[in-house]
Amino acid sequence: MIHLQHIILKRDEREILNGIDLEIKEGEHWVILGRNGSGKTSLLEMMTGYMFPSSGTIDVLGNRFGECDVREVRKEIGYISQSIIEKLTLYDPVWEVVATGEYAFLRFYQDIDEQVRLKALRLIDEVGLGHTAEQSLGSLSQGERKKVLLARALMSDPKLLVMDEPCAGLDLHEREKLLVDLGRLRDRGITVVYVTHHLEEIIPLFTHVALLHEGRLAAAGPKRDVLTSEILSGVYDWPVEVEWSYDRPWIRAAAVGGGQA
Ligand SMILES: Nc1ncnc2c1ncn2[C@@H]1O[C@H](COP(=O)(O)OP(=O)(O)OP(=O)(O)O)[C@@H](O)[C@H]1O
Repeated sequence: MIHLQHIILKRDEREILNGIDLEIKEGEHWVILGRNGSGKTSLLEMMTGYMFPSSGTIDVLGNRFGECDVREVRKEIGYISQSIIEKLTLYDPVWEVVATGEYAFLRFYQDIDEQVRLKALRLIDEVGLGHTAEQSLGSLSQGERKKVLLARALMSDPKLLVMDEPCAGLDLHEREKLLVDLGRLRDRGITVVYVTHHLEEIIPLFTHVALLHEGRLAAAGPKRDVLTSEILSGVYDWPVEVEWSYDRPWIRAAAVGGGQA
């Protein structure tokens, strides 16, 4: 599905990503973890064709970036990120925002096909927001807006769904509701790539984890091999303990420097 080989990304003489080799196969769902500035968003932007590496090759859904029409490949990729939310118009009705996902437009300037409208309404229903379809996007809570983005991303029946911190800013209830919706993606046969800072968001859906550290892959593989206390303590430069409960990892940071009660 995704194959990154020897990726180097330089900006202003600085190496943001340095020698990334990563293969994401069909049926796998990956989480990308790493400290602030480790290069997670840059990696996602390259997978979605919004950024090009200084060297290395990127193959996504059988297309090599640089040798194909990236806009065509993007039609098969759902991308959920803060930058997309910022580009959407807050006074448009929810159903219309979702419908734009069919064509990868940000807004409609023509009549919307009835079939497209009905599909948007069905997807809004599926994420539990049927009652908000006629409301403006701006009138929704942050959690509801994230669900609208999920419905919008599903409009084009993507093969790949790439998400950059979709649960950021959500309270526990809203987060868990969104994670339930994400868990259902398994039934749709969509490959998910998900960036987060929070281990507890690694729900059973996810099979693999890539751990970025200062632009390099510190570890990548099946989640239980990567998410160990030892590996995470090294990458976060802080003593932590990982425990598994409900088939999800939970992390405890040790008190350092007299912080213990
Ligand atoms: N266009 C650019 N020019 C210069 N530096 C950049 C550019 N884009 C990103 N960077 C730098 O690259 C590094 C990696 O950024 P990136 O946003 O990929 O990290 P991240 O792991 O997603 O961080 P966070 O967890 O804080 O969101 C950062 O230090 C950032 O300042």
